[in-house]
Amino acid sequence: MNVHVAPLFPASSESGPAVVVSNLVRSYGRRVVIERLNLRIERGEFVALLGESGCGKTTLLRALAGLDTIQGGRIVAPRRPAVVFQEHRLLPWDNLWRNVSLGLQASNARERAAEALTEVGLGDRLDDWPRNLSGGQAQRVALARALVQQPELLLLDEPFAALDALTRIRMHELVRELVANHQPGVLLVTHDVDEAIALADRILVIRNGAIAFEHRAARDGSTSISRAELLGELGVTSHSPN
Ligand SMILES: Nc1ncnc2c1ncn2[C@@H]1O[C@H](COP(=O)(O)OP(=O)(O)OP(=O)(O)O)[C@@H](O)[C@H]1O
Repeated sequence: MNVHVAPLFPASSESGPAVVVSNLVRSYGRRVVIERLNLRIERGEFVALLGESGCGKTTLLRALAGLDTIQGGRIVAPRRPAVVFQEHRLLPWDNLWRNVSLGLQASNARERAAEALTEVGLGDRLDDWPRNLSGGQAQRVALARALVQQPELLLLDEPFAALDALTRIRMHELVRELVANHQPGVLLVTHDVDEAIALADRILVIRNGAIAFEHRAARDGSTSISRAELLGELGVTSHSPN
């Protein structure tokens, strides 16, 4: 069974779901990893997904991306999601604008790649090569490659995990800005509770194949969940004051 991309809601709509998942089942042989999972992400909504190692976060993300078959349930998305992985996955033999516009069937591909690269702060590097980029810059290009598709759903699989702390903070600012400007629904898989608290409108924890905990940030952008509370949900006892 594959992801069902159905035109149930118009792709150009300003609001409405970026994806609706019902009763999703994903197993490897007899091992059920995702068990009747339900999830809805609105356009413009930033959702962070946490859970202990091996709980099925990447499995869920890959199913949403249409990269894997599923054994049950439905995934309805208005358009094909864009994905950014922990590794940039840029093609070393293509320059940056070609990497970004890969898969774009448009006569103005270079122009659109230029716009996307400018948005991530690399507008002067169109003809440069992946090998000349730092880790943070390469992830910026990966973000540009995702955004140029104008996705309704942006899937981020630990995209900042391999970056140093300062670069990670800069990337958080950039992603927040890009999401505010383009309003895709976002699902961010992360191990970093601080990252989840800093970025997400909604934080989910997966346990035993389903969503076991959900926290919505307050509308004014503040959050009522503490680091310790969230770590507690992940089964970690924290001794830090907050
Ligand atoms: N191709 C596969 N074949 C068999 N089992 C798999 C396969 N991919 C993942 N699994 C199993 O499915 C479970 C969930 O894996 P998944 O990678 O989704 O976890 P995760 O929550 O993303 O983990 P981590 O946080 O360590 O990245 C694990 O037990 C894993 O061993």
